[in-house]
Amino acid sequence: MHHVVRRPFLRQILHRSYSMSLPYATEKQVAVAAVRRACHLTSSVFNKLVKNETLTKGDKSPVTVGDYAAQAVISTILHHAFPSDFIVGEEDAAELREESGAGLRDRIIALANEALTGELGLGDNVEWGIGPGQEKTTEQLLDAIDRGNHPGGRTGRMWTIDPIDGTKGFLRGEQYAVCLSLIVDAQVQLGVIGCPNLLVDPAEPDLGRGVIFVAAKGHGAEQMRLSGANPTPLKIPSILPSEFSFLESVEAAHSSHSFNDRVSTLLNITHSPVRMDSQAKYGCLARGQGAAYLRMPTGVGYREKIWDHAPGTILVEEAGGVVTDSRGLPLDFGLGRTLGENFGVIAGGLGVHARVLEAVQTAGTEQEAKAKA
Ligand SMILES: Nc1ncnc2c1ncn2[C@@H]1O[C@H](COP(=O)(O)OS(=O)(=O)O)[C@@H](OP(=O)(O)O)[C@H]1O
Ligand SMILES: [Mg+2]
Ligand SMILES: [Mg+2]
Ligand SMILES: [Mg+2]
Repeated sequence: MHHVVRRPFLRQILHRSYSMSLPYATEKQVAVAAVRRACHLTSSVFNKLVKNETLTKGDKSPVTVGDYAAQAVISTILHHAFPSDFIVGEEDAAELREESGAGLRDRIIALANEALTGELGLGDNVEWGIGPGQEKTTEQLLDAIDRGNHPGGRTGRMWTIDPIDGTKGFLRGEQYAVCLSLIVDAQVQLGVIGCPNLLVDPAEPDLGRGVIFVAAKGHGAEQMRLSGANPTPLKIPSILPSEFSFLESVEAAHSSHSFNDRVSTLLNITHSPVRMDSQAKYGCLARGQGAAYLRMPTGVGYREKIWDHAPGTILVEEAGGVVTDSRGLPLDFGLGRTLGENFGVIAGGLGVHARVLEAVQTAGTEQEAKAKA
């Protein structure tokens, strides 16, 4: 079940030159280059990962050297290319600046510099602070991580960075994503999601793993290989797939599995949900795998972070789908670092989304009635 449209070679070239006229053409090239380098970094960290090198953060999620180093790399590249842009990044370097963080810090600096100084690839430009000889100092890289401290808000240009989304999936060797978006005046203009462990085409496993999803406002969604090769446009089929299954979080603490069960029953869905970590879910949805992504709050008062949804939202919308909360309202990326009060997330193709939203509201009303009884 795949819906990746194949383009003949000539149209691939036309497509590429057409994309140069995008309003954010340079931003797109820089973002793809940054995500690609971060993906190589995280893959190599996983391959060398020694379990006792992981820290535990206040929110109990494991933070690895990969998170810090990948944010340092992406932030450094963005700062070179767009020095006045703000960054809303998940990580900060406070722990690394402490005496006890020295061992971890050295490892992170080495990894970040290795990623920054790698040979130039397709579309790369030395002016973005990358390529041989472009080492940074420890201070520069810690500052790069800390530049992700912007509070977000309604106006201005800001990037969101989630250096490793789906940290738990990453540690399990399953799905995770390197996620970057550009938000201008609270509207997502660009989204890039790198998925090093995702099959290029689920129907052709021999093609291997490693995909970058890219979407630009008004210019569609595409997937390409990690190298940047084979850009292929994505479109969510408008008809309901015969095998309707939900995409949902692996971690039951992140979204309510039981609520999704109830919604499935209301919609007569018989297939079990596909559980997958990270914004790879949005990517899969955009290429026609799975019918809808449903993420309802677990009732603990958690606020969703903008870096966990901005790239995925534009990807699904540009592939022809719809993303709203359970009230049917668009996600608001202008409220700060979070999406504000948690009304969940529903993403799906045009017709599917409306049906899921209706069932979600029915299940929500039932839940409230039960709570009152
Ligand atoms: N309580 C709660 N509720 C909702 N969401 C939460 C919660 N706690 C964490 N997070 C965020 O979930 C991000 C992981 O994405 P997923 O939930 O899609 O992946 S997973 O399947 O659960 O691993 C994860 O992103 P990363 O920290 O980048 O991995 C978190 O930002
Ligand atoms: Mg996290
Ligand atoms: Mg995340
Ligand atoms: Mg993360």
